Amino acid sequence: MTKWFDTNYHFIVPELGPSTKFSYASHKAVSEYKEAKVLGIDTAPVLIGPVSYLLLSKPAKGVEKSFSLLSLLGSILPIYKEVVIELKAAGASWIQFDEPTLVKDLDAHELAAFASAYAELELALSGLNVLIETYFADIPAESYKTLTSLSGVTAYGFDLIRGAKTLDLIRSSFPSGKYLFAGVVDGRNIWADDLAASLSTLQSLEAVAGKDKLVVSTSCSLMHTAVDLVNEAKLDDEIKSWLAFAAQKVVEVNALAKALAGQKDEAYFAANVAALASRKSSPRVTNEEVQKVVAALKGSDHRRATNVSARLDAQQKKLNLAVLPTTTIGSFPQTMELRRVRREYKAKKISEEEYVSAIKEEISKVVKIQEELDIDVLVHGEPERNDMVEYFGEQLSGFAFTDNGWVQSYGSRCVKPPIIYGDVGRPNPMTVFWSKMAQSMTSRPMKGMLTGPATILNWSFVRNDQPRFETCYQIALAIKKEVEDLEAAGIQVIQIDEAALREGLPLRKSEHAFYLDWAVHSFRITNCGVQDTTQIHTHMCYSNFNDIIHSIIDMDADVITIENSRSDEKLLSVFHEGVKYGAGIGPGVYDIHSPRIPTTEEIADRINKMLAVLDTNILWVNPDCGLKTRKYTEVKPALTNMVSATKLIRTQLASAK
Ligand SMILES: Nc1nc2c(c(=O)[nH]1)N[C@@H](CNc1ccc(C(=O)N[C@@H](CCC(=O)N[C@@H](CCC(=O)N[C@@H](CCC(=O)O)C(=O)O)C(=O)O)C(=O)O)cc1)CN2
Ligand code: MET
Ligand SMILES: [Zn+2]
Repeated sequence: MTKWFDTNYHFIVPELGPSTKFSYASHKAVSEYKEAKVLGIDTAPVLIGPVSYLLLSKPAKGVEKSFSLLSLLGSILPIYKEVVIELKAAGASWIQFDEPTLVKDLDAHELAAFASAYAELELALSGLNVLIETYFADIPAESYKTLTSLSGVTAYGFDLIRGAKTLDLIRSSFPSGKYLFAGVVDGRNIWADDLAASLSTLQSLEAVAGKDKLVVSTSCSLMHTAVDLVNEAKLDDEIKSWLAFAAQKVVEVNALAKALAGQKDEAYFAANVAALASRKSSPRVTNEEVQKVVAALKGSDHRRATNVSARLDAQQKKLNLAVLPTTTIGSFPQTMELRRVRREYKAKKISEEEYVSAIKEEISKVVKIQEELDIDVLVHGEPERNDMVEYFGEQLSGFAFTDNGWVQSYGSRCVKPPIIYGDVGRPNPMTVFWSKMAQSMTSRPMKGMLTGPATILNWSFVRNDQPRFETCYQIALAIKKEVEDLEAAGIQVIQIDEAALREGLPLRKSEHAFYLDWAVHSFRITNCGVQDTTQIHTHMCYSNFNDIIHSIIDMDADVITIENSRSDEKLLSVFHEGVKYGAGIGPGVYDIHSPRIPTTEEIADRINKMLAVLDTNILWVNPDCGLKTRKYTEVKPALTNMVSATKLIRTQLASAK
């Protein structure tokens, strides 16, 4: 499972090899087309394009290094032909191929695959209108040239929100007689569109593509945004007037198309102008104090005064941890009972007192389990949190949150991203009460548990009226206050999760350095002020890190726990290559996304593999990620085996001395 580009949506990565045989297995695209048609709706079926499909796959385990995914093009295209022919027979007149990999940095060989793939499909596609859709970023000039010269294709779609430079490419040349799908309404966000601005963009594009060939569209699929504003009872009317969820975006698209056709709904456009003006001038958006502090950050670096190895020494004197310390990532299973308690408290069906006592009981249960398991650095289990981002959003100012703004993350797992509409402040401590309570229940170190600025940013709907880095710095300052309060409350180990740092990475390499600079800087801002003896942990999931390892080192955390077990220890290869890593590191020893319980032997084997490339004194033992989606019947035996494996290795290490 991996992230779909820079969204919070996940897909299962196909694993392919030279002997992979494709066959037409699922007729879902056709049956759904027919289902809609019976209801009187003629849809444009959407398929992932063949080249993106292959480029987003990976070579299966054990496949030779020389294997090229694109070598399978010839064997997958016949299946595409079958699907297309069946769709045509069912009555489809349009078909859409999503080829979002076209916004990445592709080489000539990859670009050539697009040309040959669509040439090969041309005959099957004849008689259909064929749209190739790209999204999420600017399309490079070379790729634009390839795309707009494809045979058999009648329409091209572009994300004009994230693709400002694409707009220039379109204006400088667009093939005549082709449709232009102009993605002017943001599909990745919840803000009402600036309709006047979009209309003027569209009018200028009419001159390029021709009046009858311009199609108004959203910038991408609407699956990454919330569904319908109508379901929001608690959001106040002022903020609501600034927003458009998927259902409202469709209305915007329609209104723009009508306006282009000379049927402008003046009242609707006027209401939009008023809403934008209210958003711009509302005092709720501005927090001058925060702006001042952020302005003062400019140009300065923020680093802890002492280097990491000296800090680790100071921390070890205080914490006195065993070699290969064991810990978990933060959350423990979110039971039905816990969800019920949170729900009833939110609905004011139970009192604050009852709520606090229920959560306290849960924390004490989690602490006891960890002590019995003999884990070294404990967590409180996060029972008070609906989600690691939403929980903080609910307590920070400048944030609004929805009742029903669910967005799919994977399978049936969903998130409700908070909405950042204004300058971010932290009016009150957010976690200190619970962390202090948890620490009071044990003599072992209890980790304070926070979500880092880049992750809060990347998993929220972010205001689009200032640069993202500005908002990130504001969040960093809020988290900094929390870190300092936790430290003052006697918490000695503080974990600041940056689960989504990697996935916020821009899709184009030329933009990586700038993003990493401000995202990593934001992280350092949160903890640069703590004492040497306070141990700062961070955690990341999805271990595609080898290319950003230097940025990870530059975060300067004392300990990082990082997903590792689902990628065949790919993470460790960077250390094989000799990257010097001096901070503590806990590459996950088992996959928490699966109900499978790892054995002691396999965990011990993993730890040994890690010891082959990492120093004994910096290695930590922990699962890949938080345990909230698992059951206690899975978590207890898995952690039992994790601790046994650690003890086994400790004995080996002691006798080897
Ligand atoms: N934001 C975010 N992104 C992330 C992750 C993450 O943890 N957070 N993890 C990675 C994997 N993605 C994940 C995304 C979601 C969940 C997850 O467990 N989501 C929960 C919902 C979380 C939540 O907000 N729960 C609330 C409220 C749930 C709710 O409203 N439930 C309804 C009905 C269902 C019920 O009763 O249980 C109700 O109460 O009326 C709570 O428990 O307090 C779920 O789908 O079940 C896990 C992993 C990557 N991206
Ligand atoms: C998606 S990263 C999760 C980190 C969080 N502390 C947890 O354990 O759930
Ligand atoms: Zn994680």
